[in-house]
Amino acid sequence: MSTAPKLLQWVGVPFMCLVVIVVVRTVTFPSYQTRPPPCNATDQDFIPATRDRLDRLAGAVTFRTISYEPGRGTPEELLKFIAFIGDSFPVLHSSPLVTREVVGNFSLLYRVEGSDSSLNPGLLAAHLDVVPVTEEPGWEAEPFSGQQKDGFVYGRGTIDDKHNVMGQLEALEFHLKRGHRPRRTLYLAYGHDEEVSGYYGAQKIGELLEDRGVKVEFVLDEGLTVTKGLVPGVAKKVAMVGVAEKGYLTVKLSVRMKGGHGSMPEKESAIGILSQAVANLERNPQPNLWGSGPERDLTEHLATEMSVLHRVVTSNLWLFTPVMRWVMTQKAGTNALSRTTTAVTRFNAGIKDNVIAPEAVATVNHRVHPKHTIQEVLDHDVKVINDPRVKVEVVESLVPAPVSPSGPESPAYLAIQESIQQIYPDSLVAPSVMIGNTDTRHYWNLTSAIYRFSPNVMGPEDLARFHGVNERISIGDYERTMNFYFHLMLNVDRPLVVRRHEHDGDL
Ligand SMILES: CCCCCCCC/C=C\CCCCCCCC(=O)NCC(=O)O
Ligand SMILES: [Zn+2]
Ligand SMILES: [Zn+2]
Repeated sequence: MSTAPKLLQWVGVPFMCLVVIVVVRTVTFPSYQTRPPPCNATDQDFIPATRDRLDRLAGAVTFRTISYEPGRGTPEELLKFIAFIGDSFPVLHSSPLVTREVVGNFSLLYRVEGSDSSLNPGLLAAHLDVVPVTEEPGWEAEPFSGQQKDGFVYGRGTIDDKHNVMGQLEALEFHLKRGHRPRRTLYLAYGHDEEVSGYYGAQKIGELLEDRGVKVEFVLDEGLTVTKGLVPGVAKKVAMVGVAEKGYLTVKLSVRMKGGHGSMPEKESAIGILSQAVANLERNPQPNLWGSGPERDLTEHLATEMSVLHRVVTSNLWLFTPVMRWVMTQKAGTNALSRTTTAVTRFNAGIKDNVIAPEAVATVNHRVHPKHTIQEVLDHDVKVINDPRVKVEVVESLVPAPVSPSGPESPAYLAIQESIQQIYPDSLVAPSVMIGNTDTRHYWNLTSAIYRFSPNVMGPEDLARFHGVNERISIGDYERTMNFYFHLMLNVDRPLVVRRHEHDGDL
């Protein structure tokens, strides 16, 4: 036999073995998707998005409860919003089962007394504040109008996070109106400065509960959403429940040079040097860590639901992790799951057209991958900036959150999953990593079961609405938000024990 066919024979055998392994693994990969549980809800168990409920959400949006910096917000607007909440839900505010405390002057902590003290309380969180509106044009309705247009309610807070505040309160009001007395005590915790780290709101609530020795069964806060068209290879809707949360690192970059007259510049300026540093950071992203952390679970939970090619890849991550790493970094949403992200959020220098700026300052906001350390992120920054004239200082940091349990061993996760399936029977549910940050950082000591999920739908074109232009929620999504919380309140209102032992695999 000549050398060429022999070589082919030797290469061919291992290759064929590889193909067989890949095929076998693809067809035998376990399904993590479970059939939605039967829902016995009747017409009376449904909260319709009536005019008054929509007007209450729209009303909530009209309060300009903006957080600018830690300790610098909009106290008068917060007080008006709090009064509006009091007036909007008369049944819950007069119920003997409900107590309300104002914490840190503007945050709200409700306690709904359950009848069975053997059940640990649950905690639903959301926040009262919003981010400011930038100069960016393109709003189709005034950002604080709450205008209802073409089946949507527009405005700041409609998806971050007043829909969750109002949706939870509507659900509780509905329950209490029907004379429902919960068995499990429920806390509702609404911080007033989540958008600037929650130091004066949720942190104070967390400390207060800890001082009282409160331990909760679970925390559910805002988070990832039901997504459509965001997971490569999956046609169905995917509800992502954040079982982990990225860390946070804000870095200040500054350069000081000689200032002077605009007519006699030196070869380099503070602005030029800082621009180069920022460009280096953007050109050299932090390492791609996809697959090394809890984000891997999302893909594995969805593998059996993917189109053939994607299914082959995701069922064989032992071989195709490099392929996945490439795929995941092609879009901003999936890239955020794959690495520590780098966003240059501020850039300031100069005071006048003909004066050379002696100082240039930039802010870089990182969201830290669960398998990355703050120090590693900083080291990478310094290495790629590669210029000792650029001073690098840490402004604020938070390590990635501990990973909460998901799946059959976690009854609270299952109750959330079940509630999602009751509202979105056609959607898949999977654990994932929250790519933004939430008030849950202040509740780490209350429980190890912390989840981040918002029950509205996001498509690729919607992601830019978070903190961006044309923030809005569809009326259908707001209705589903209220009903998700209504079902969740029922689903957690019983002992939370492990109810399923294996994946059904038969969706
Ligand atoms: C495999 C597909 C991955 C796509 C991932 C995108 C999922 C999109 C769903 C929700 C995104 C939520 C991010 C918004 C964070 C909101 C919370 C917030 O603003 N906190 C303050 C902060 O982070 O600064
Ligand atoms: Zn938020
Ligand atoms: Zn936000």
